[in-house]
Amino acid sequence: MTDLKRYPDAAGLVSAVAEAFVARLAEVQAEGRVPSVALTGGTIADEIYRAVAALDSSAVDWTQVDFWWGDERYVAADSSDRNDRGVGRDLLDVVGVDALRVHAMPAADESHADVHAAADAYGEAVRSSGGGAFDLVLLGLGPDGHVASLFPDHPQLDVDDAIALGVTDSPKPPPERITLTFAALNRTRAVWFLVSGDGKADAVARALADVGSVHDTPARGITAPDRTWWLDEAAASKL
Ligand SMILES: O=C(O)[C@H](O)[C@@H](O)[C@H](O)[C@H](O)COP(=O)(O)O
Repeated sequence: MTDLKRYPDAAGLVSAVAEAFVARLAEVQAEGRVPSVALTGGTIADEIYRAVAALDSSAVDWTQVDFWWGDERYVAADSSDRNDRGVGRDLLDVVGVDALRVHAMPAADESHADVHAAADAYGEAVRSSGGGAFDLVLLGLGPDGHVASLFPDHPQLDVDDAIALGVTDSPKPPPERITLTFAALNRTRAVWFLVSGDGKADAVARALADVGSVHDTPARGITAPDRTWWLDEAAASKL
């Protein structure tokens, strides 16, 4: 099922996603489970994290949520370039999560030999956590149609026997990244695309078209059955 939700502007999109995020976590906890979420970086995602922190989220036990990442920039742990930096500061530290449930991707100043070894270690962490099925995967979308750090015409698009992979030539800086694969991202109960602005309108239209290739528009490789596109009117303007 593909669900399209459209909002007049980015502010409307941000507050709707923030409320839905809190509701989804509370719903999974009400089923007696610990929700497992894969977070994304990106401008609109960071705004959403701040909006979640500003909400009354007392319906959620934040110590009982597992946080993973769909991708990360392979830079030093304290670099402001990291995807986990903003969400850590603006949401996780504010609501009081359990540090043992925050599964950040490795940083470049840790002990791994290189980005590929670091990606393997993260894949192993996902696997050993119980198989890596998420309740919710959040994804930004690049103007080129990338999701996570799965970029057009890159070899990672064709790998389905790994959970996480290293990227050494990302067209979006910084060049070194770790990304979950389509196989891992698609093992989720739900995926939410968070997309704002007219710079993304072409990519949204290509991702949702009846025809096209995953190599041109990697978002097409997200085939998890329950997909929601959260769009502002600018991002939806070419649909
Ligand atoms: O590491 C990253 O850069 C992100 O994880 C990337 O996949 C991002 O989500 C999109 O590029 C959208 O980013 P913006 O919302 O900032 O355009």
